[in-house]
Amino acid sequence: MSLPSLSSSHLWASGAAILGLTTWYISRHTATTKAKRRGAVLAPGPRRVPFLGNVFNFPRGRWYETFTQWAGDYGDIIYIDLAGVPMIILNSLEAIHELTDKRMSIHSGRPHTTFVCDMIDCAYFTSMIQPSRDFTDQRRIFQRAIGPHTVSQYDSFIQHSCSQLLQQLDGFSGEPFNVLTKTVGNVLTRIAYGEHFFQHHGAEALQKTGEGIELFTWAFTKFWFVDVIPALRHIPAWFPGAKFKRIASQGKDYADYIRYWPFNQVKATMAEGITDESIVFKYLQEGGISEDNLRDAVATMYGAGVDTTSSTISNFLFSVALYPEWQKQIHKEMDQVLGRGNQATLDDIPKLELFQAVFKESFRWNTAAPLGFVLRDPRLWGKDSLDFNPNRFLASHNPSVDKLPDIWSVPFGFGRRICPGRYLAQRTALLYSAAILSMYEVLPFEGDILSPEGPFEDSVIRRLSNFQCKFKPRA
Ligand code: HEM
Repeated sequence: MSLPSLSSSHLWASGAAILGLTTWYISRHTATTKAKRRGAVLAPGPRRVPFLGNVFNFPRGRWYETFTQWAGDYGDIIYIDLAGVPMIILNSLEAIHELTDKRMSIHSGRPHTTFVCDMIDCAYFTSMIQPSRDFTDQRRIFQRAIGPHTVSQYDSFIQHSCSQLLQQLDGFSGEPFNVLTKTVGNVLTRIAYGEHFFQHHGAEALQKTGEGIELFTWAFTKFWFVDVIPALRHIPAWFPGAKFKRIASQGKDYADYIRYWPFNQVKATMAEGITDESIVFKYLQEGGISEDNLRDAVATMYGAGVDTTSSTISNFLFSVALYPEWQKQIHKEMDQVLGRGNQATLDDIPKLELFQAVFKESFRWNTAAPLGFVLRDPRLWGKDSLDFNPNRFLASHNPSVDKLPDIWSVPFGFGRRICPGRYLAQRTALLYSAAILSMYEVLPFEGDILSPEGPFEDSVIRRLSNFQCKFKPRA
């Protein structure tokens, strides 16, 4: 018996039907259509194309410039749909406080994507987890371990790592970002898992965690078709066009490694009776908190803390290399307050008023987390908000300095999701930056002309790409 053969017109008709059904399915399941079906009134925003939303008109770099232009066109609350991932851009501090502080119970969720959250399985990170008991528990762990009342217990780790950083920078010329990420990564690993873990497994753990975070960050910023049709996750990995399955499986290996391996090593060490100083050690020993949430909160620290803190310091070095007259003034202040040749310590920072003003301005001007327009809003910072002007943070030049938004809060986000690592980040970034300038002159390469636009890269974080400089000892 022979099978009835399909004519080409039948094939075309079936193809068209499948395409039509897929198109219908996608159009019913985008974030925008689902929100509209539930009766939501969406904020205005730039024109969206079917299925892909704002993929084509979303800025690839220098976000704040486009957001500023959109603020003029659409107002302070803007709706964006990036191929199914909904996003709200808030362009004024009032709108931000209204939504994230006053209505925090409905505005503290995180976008859930099939590729990153389900397939790579990254949803356990504190930064990705949805509001829930586990989320609250993880936030409490951060508050207890590195909150304002406990963070100073890690000062010796930070000071020690700072001295090592200064040694590495002696005679160094090149891109400081990589040296900084290594130092910040070392210090966060020691704080999280302890010296014993760091000495025995630090190099391997840092290497694998760094690779994993790089893959997640890349995956997070790409468009994945499976996020629009989640059922695609079930096609086999050998299927043509299923490369995403292999990437997801590699990502999942990293996500599992970061989540379980270092934590289990510390537990094994404790079982052998070895004592150490670390967050995991301390809270496992004290008990009374969920072991799973302790594990997941601590696993988030490297990914959330390394690139952000290193970028903050590298952006500061860029600012003082770009504006040598400010650098000279900081050096003068340090010579007077510390005495030339003495390395700045955490206790010295409150005495270095001018250094603090330059650091704050650099943090405002090029903050590591791309927060849109708010850090350059002339309504908050004055008419020269786009310029680099540390005088705005000096009471001697700005009588309204007290009216400025809190620079130790705004760049760290808002409401229930405000960065729980901000106290540690502030101490680390201030100390490293002050200590570097107390010992070195930061110079651009001969012939290199730096420009305020800098070679910035905007992704999940805003960072300098390929900023090179020299560190000339001052003593
Ligand atoms: C200068 C360095 C840093 C900057 C600029 C920064 C900035 C931010 C921002 C803007 C957010 C998002 C807040 C929001 O969604 O509203 C965030 C979240 C977070 N940060 Fe940081 N951060 C820094 C360093 C750190 C460090 C050192 C750690 C940990 C040791 C850390 C841990 C976290 C965590 C766990 C979250 C997720 C919080 C949540 O979703 O509830 N950050 N950070």
